[in-house]
Amino acid sequence: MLISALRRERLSPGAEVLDVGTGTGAVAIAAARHGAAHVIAIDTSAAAVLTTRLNALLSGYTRAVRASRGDLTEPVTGLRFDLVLANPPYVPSADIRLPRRGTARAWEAGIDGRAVIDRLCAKVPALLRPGGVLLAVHSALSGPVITVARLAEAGLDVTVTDRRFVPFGPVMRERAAWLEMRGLIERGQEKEELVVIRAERPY
Ligand SMILES: C[S@@+](CC[C@H](N)C(=O)[O-])C[C@H]1O[C@@H](n2cnc3c(N)ncnc32)[C@H](O)[C@@H]1O
Repeated sequence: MLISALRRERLSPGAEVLDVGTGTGAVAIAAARHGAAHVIAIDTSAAAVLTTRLNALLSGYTRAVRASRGDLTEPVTGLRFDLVLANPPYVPSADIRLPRRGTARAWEAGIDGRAVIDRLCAKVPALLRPGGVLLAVHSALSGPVITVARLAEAGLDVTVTDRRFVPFGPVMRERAAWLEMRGLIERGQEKEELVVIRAERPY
């Protein structure tokens, strides 16, 4: 979904792209294929950084894609980008603390599923050049309305560009039931939907 949204963006020659929470590097490599001059791919997991480097090598994009280990946008403080891509962890957790290691870092996102998304909303606006765009994907269960409001408050022009029905897997189904039991969401609000949010810094 994020890759389809990325392909709709017109990248100028020399475009600088950031992929936050790169995982396997698939989105970062797609950005390089789409014409980005440079893509910085960040992940908190050392295994993800190594995987991204390997995948960039196998795809022939070692020059364009640079993978770094770090917390969100911390390795690129002070830089500016034409496009920032993010598919952050967004699964509501039973535990307020985020896992510090292991694969669960890819999905666990605090009680309301917003622990990582909220930090991204606070950091990303300052990284966008005028005309620069953030494309972020997350579950409808994790408050896309709040994401839209936070990014708009930061002065960005925000739209929801895509909504797609994506059936819950076992973890998401269990967490939606947990939220409903505690009255944190209404019955029927547990939409099995992913949304893509596009936020542009005006010139
Ligand atoms: C849902 S996965 C997305 C992977 C990939 N971008 C994709 O779309 O397939 C989220 C990724 O964010 C990473 N991550 C989680 N917390 C992070 C943080 N604080 N800083 C950087 N990366 C983080 C995880 O290690 C994981 O690789």
